[in-house]
Amino acid sequence: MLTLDELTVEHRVGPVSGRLAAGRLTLLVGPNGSGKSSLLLAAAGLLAAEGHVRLNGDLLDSLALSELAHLRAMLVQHSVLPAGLKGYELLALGVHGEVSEAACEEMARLSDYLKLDTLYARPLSSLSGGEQQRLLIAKTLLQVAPRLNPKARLLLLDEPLAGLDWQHQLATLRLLRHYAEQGLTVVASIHDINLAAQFGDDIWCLHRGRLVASGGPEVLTPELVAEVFEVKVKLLEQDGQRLLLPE
Ligand SMILES: Nc1ncnc2c1ncn2[C@@H]1O[C@H](COP(=O)(O)OP(=O)(O)OP(=O)(O)O)[C@@H](O)[C@H]1O
Repeated sequence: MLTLDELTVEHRVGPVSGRLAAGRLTLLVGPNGSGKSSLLLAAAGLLAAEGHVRLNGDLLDSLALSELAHLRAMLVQHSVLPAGLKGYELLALGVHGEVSEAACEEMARLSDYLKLDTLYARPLSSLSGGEQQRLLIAKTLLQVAPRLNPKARLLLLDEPLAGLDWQHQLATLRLLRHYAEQGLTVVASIHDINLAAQFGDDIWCLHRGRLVASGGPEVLTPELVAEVFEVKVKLLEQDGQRLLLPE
């Protein structure tokens, strides 16, 4: 459980208060500049903020950096890749300690989902943007894979779907659900409202740094989208699925 208490990043976010539950995938939506990255960075302890962030009751500030590194992982937007590394070397950076047999099995599982096999031996500088992003997602997930790291509690991802084709967007969202089902608190920002509604257990919607809606996917109403995104949409419902289409 991640608890935010009056979290404020000056001129960027807040105050925002709320709880992000363990075992659930929370998808964070909001227009450009609404504060999603700032909130995620502050929640990871990577950006100075006012207020309090608690992870399972412990204040983030009170945790040693080495402990924090085991408790949470974050995929940041526009990651700078270490020059000269190959795909498998980047992945290995996500493993705490020795690359064990269990770590190889988890890598193989991630590789199946994200189709990484052909990327392992290639220098990162030779990979496309989407290929690099798939490796970065896998590295971040490895850091908090519950099978490898029993201390892991929190997975934060800033726009993990950026640059991914449809197949890999869906594979990534399925992986995030899978990690949440294993007990982690998983929070990711996303721009596709319909994918957010389909995959999110919970939705948080930010607007001008404030949390303006939170709850199940049904909070994403045409009225909210019109107000926050300034886009007129209509709601189609079929077989229990909701689809918001631009008018
Ligand atoms: N380093 C910074 N210094 C000052 N202001 C910043 C900084 N980074 C972002 N901002 C501002 O803070 C606000 C929130 O930015 P943030 O990147 O958190 O939004 P976002 O919702 O993630 O946007 P996007 O969807 O475009 O990635 C914006 O107004 C932005 O211009």
